[in-house]
Amino acid sequence: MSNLLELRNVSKVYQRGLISPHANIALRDMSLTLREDEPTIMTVAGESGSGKTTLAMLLLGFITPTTGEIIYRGKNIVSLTGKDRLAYRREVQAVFQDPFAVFNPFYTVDHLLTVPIKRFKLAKSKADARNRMEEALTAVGLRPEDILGRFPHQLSGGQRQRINVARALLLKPRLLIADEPVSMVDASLRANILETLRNLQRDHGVSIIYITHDLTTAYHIAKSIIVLYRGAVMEAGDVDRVIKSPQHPYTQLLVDSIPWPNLDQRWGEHPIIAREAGRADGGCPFRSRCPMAMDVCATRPPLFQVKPNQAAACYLHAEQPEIIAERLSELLPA
Ligand SMILES: Nc1ncnc2c1ncn2[C@@H]1O[C@H](COP(=O)(O)OP(=O)(O)OP(=O)(O)O)[C@@H](O)[C@H]1O
Repeated sequence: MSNLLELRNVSKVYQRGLISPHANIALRDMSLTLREDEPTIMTVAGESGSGKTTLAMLLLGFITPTTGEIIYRGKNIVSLTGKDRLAYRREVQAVFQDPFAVFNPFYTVDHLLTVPIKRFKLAKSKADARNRMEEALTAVGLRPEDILGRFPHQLSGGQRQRINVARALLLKPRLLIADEPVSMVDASLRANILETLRNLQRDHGVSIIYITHDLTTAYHIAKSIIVLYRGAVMEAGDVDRVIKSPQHPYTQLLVDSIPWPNLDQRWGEHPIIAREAGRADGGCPFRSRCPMAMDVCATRPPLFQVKPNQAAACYLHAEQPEIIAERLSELLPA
C-alpha cells in the first residue's frame, strides 16, 4: 500500500547567527506516515516552541530538513522538479492561524479565489472558474451569493477562515496542513471550522495534519495524535488512547490542563447535567436547542465545562453564555 506522506527521521536545526556556535534544534528525529488510501486527520500537539510551525514549514517545502527525508507520494520533496513539483504545490495546501493575514484589503474575495485557479490553470473558462469558486464555497458551508463580491472587512473571522479552507479546496488537495486554524476564531465559530475540516476529510478524501496547542479541539476531530515537546515526539497513537490514558508525563500534564467537567460538582440540589454531555450514545443535552447543532457536538465528551459559580459553558460555544443559560434553565428543574 503506498504512502501519501512519510517523514523519515526528520530533524531541523536553526543556527543562531552566523558567528555563534549555538544551534536550536526545533525538530528532532521525527517520523510519521500517512497512507494514501486512508484519508485521516492527524494532530500534532504541543506547547509554544515545541516545533509545530517548523513541522508545517517543512511539510510545505518552505524550509528544508537538516537531516532526514520528507517523502511525498514516493518522492523526496527536496528534489522535486517540473510537473512533480507543481503537483506537490497544488496537492499540499495550508490553512494558517490568522484568518485575516492572507486577505488583501483592496481586493474582493473573488480575487483570492481566482489567483490559484489562474496559477494552476484549473478552469477552461470564466464560467468554469465561477462554478469552481461556488462549489468550493458551498463545500465549506458558505453561500456563494453572500460571499462573492465582498471585501475582507465585510466578513467575519469565521467566514474568512472558511474562505481560506475553500481556497485550499479549489485545488483539490490531498493533504492539508492546518496550523492552529481555530485559535484566532471566536469560540462560537470554532465548531463550524472544525466541522468544515472534518467534512473535507470525510467527503473529499483530504488528509489533514491539524497542528494545535489545544488538546480539546484535537480530541474533537483527529484520529491520531503526535505530542511534541521541545522538538521531540513524547507520545503518539490513537487520539482516544493518548488522551484517555496518556503514558508520558508531559502528555499527562497537557491532558490535566484541559478544562474537564467536574463530575462531583452539584448545581444546587441537582447533579451537574453536563456529566454525560457530548457522549456519542447520549448526545449533548443542549443539542436540540443549539443553533450550531452539528455532529461534532455529539461525538466527543469534553465539550462542556461546568464552573462552581453555576455558569456552565460549552467549550466550543463558550462565548454564548446566554444561550447556554437558557438551555440549562430548561433542562434543570427550578
Ligand atoms: N527561523 C528561526 N530561526 C531560529 N530559531 C527558530 C526559527 N523558527 C523557530 N525557531 C525556534 O525553533 C523552536 C520551535 O519553534 P516553532 O515556531 O516551530 O514552535 P511552535 O510549536 O510552532 O510554537 P508556537 O506555538 O509558539 O508557534 C523554538 O525554540 C523557536 O524559537
